[in-house]
Amino acid sequence: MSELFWFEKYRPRSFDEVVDLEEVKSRLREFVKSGNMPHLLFYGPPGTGKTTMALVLARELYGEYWRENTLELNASDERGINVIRERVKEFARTAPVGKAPFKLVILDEADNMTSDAQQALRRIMEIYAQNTRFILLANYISGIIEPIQSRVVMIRFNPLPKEAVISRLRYIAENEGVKISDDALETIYEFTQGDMRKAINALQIAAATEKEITEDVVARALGMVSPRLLRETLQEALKGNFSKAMTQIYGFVVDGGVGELEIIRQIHREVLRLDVPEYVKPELAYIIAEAHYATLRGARGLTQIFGALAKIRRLLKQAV
Ligand SMILES: Nc1ncnc2c1ncn2[C@@H]1O[C@H](COP(=O)(O)OP(=O)(O)OP(=O)(O)O)[C@@H](O)[C@H]1O
Repeated sequence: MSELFWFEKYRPRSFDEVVDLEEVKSRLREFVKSGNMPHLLFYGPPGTGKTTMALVLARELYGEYWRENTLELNASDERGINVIRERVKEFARTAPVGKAPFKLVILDEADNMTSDAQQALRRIMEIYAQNTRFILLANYISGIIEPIQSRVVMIRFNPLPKEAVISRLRYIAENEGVKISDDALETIYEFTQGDMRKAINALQIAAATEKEITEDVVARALGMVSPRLLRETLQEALKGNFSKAMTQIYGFVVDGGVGELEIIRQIHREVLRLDVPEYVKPELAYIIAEAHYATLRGARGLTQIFGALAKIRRLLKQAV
């Protein structure tokens, strides 16, 4: 069932399959080599390889017995810390199978636990430290209480770099018999910003509509304007061809079904890439932030976009 989703089908099963994360890999390889490790905390934004690395570590530690030796729990399970305690107790009762001297508990969303639950978790970690090691997964380190932070080795995960995401997407596309252009790959990266789960999902969604994926196919599948078209429109507006730019933007929203907030987000990205003096960039960002905020608060998005473009043009004319 889970294989329906490409991000599951292509979840790496060994260190070699994991792209980027060289430093993390080498630290974890050391643990495997020495046959021992501390409790770990993997933290960072979604889709950056935390769960994947925990599962790869389990496979590398235990080989074919990794399932028997690994307990996966979700901390946001509403049944709470008592269920976690019971399940860890039951799991830790039996000796590990295979060569590693401990079993592995992977606890997802640890930062969603209350402080009291985390205090209890800390005690559970201590009680069973003899034959278990915990890997806690979290998005925000600030959500983890200090007494836990000081008892684990913390490993930070960052949004994955463009080359890494694109090379993985290329590999998956090739395997699935899908043709994808370089522009389309760039667009997926722009849209997903280093979240590999989102990127693979975007590829799968685009591939469901066409077997040859271009930038336009991706943009349509993701509910965004093709970055190329948006750049052209922006240039028209900056040249003063306002009615043309407005008609195009109107078309993106009304015919293309792209949300106004998404268009503002894209304009933001493009505007900051313009070849303009550095000192005007904060002002540009401010103009767009205002339009974004007003739209969020219920003002008409199109009006906000047109107004922002007019202000940007005026500002740039003064600056040059
Ligand atoms: N470094 C990587 N190399 C190859 N694939 C990766 C990598 N990181 C993530 N992926 C892919 O992205 C998917 C999501 O990654 P993963 O589940 O590890 O994210 P996560 O950091 O645990 O996210 P969350 O915080 O949402 O739980 C994986 O199934 C895998 O296909």
